[in-house]
Amino acid sequence: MTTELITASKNKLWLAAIKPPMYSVAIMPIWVGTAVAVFETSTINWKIFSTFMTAAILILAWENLLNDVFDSETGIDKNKHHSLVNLTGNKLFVLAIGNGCLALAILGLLAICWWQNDLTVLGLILLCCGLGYLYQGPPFRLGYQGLGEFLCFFAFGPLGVSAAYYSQTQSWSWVCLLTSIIVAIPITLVLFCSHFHQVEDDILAGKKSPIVRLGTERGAKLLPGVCGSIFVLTGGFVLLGILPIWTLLSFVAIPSAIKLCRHVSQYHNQPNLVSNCKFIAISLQFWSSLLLGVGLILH
Ligand SMILES: C/C(=C\COP(=O)(O)OP(=O)(O)O)CCC[C@H](C)CCC[C@H](C)CCCC(C)C
Ligand SMILES: O=C(O)C1=CC(=O)c2ccccc2C1=O
Repeated sequence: MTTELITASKNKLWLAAIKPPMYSVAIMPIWVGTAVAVFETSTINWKIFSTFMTAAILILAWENLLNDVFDSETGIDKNKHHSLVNLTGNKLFVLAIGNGCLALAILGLLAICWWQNDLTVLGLILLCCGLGYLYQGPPFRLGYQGLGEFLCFFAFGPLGVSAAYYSQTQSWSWVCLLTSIIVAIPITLVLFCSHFHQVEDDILAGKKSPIVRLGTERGAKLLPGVCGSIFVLTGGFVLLGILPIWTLLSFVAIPSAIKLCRHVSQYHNQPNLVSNCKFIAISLQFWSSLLLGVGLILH
């Protein structure tokens, strides 16, 4: 291999390790929670919004860096060339960067609490971080029992979205809670889809992911119902007058949902071909939540 080719493939591995598209799952709960607040109050505190957004991105970086650290301990990532621990060969360094990200995020959240004179936002997000630890950290490793999707749903949905709403309003909202379900489903779908190509490594490492438990075929059959529920709930909430009609803009994500279902249905048992389904799910998550928020603001 030429030096250029080696450098190009190294760069690709680093990009895959850092996972830039994945940060959409941290951004959207804050975006939609804030958009519900704007919908209800017609105001926004930009300082809190930008600080919260930065903290959410740092927390996702922490979660993923820790994931590589903990997965290096169970051996599940031994074939994962884009694990940051495998790339750097230095687990403690990855752990230190991860904890640095968390510390910075906590500082940002503390600033929000200081501005609000109220510790609620920090409490809610620390709870989310706790769920993130339960997912992968010893002795729990609940993701290995197939429970990751439940943790993911609550962290990125009701807890994360409500925290963003609370950071703007210092109050609670049923509309926000209901909307958080529409945010949480596609994010949980991203996690669910990330298991399809990993069945072999997961079984070897004793990880009973939902796809290991269900099998790839049954897993693929669940997707149309789950994808459909995002749009049925949005449409239902509009019909009930809970959400403004503009939130139907999120239906622009329907083609991504169809593409995801078709792709997984066709390739569910071919790891090399199904592996990119996670990115189709991210596109579905990105467009549905982005436009849900836009619709709330345009109301
Ligand atoms: C790290 C996560 C998934 C990676 O799983 P896996 O080990 O299968 O991946 P690799 O194949 O890449 O090794 C996601 C886990 C999500 C977790 C259940 C919940 C995390 C909560 C966040 C820490 C809090 C986010 C709050 C938000 C509003 C910013
Ligand atoms: O690396 C991954 O596969 C994921 C990382 C991540 O942070 C995340 C967060 C929320 C839902 C899914 C995922 C992943 O799949």
